Amino acid sequence: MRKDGPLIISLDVSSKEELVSFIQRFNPDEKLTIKIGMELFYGEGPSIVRNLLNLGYDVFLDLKLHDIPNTVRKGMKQIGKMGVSFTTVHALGGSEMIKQAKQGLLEGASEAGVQPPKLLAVTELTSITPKGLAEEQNSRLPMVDQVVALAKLARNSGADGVITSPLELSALKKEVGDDFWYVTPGIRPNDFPKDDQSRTSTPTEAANAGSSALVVGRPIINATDPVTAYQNMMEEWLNANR
Ligand SMILES: O=C(O)c1cc(=O)[nH]c(=O)n1[C@@H]1O[C@H](COP(=O)(O)O)[C@@H](O)[C@H]1O
Repeated sequence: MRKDGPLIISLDVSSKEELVSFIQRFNPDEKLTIKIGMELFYGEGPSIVRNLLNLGYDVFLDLKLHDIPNTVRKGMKQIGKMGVSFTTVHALGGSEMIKQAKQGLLEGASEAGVQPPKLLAVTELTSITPKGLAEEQNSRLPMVDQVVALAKLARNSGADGVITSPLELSALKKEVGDDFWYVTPGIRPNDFPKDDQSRTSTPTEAANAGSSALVVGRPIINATDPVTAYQNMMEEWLNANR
């Protein structure tokens, strides 16, 4: 079963004011899924997440935990209480860390009486090049095999899905299975610069390759008209031949 998820807006801005001025551009009936990352969370604290949830937005809280299992479990317990839809760890933290992350989310959600977020494990960041993987991480594996190995580890440890570039999706689907979330950042329309991303795809390519959900930041938030940029990408995402 494929997962048909949202086009997630990565709202990588530094203040509540910027966030408010961004979301006010959209029709309030538009059901946006918003990713809050380190910049906004460290700057504004958990109230930014609570405010968005109270306004009816779906929230993806992306803090990419990577620590010893006990520390991650306790951090995830707090995140599990919040009522967000997705959250992240680094798969490189290992199987026990991922298991404890999931456990913490379930405990927190049950204590607060909310749905637990889906736990997504970041495989290899989309900014990492094959050369960087070999030379800086000393991996003997080609990128695609490394991503597949980390995704298998994540799946066997209880994660609900992975974050990966769309370029590895066909191998992942074959080797890790279809009933798993494949959430893909590194999305770039043809006319948009890659910035610090390395393994990129257009929304159509990502949809055709079998992404479950797209994560898009700068191509929307830095656009002259973010609403049109979002709508154009949504159209590509929904109309792709998948
Ligand atoms: O976990 C993520 O969301 C993530 C993983 C990854 O491998 N690559 C990646 O770009 N991201 C996030 O996805 C967003 C991409 O932003 P843009 O490059 O501006 O579209 C950023 O918020 C990143 O933190």
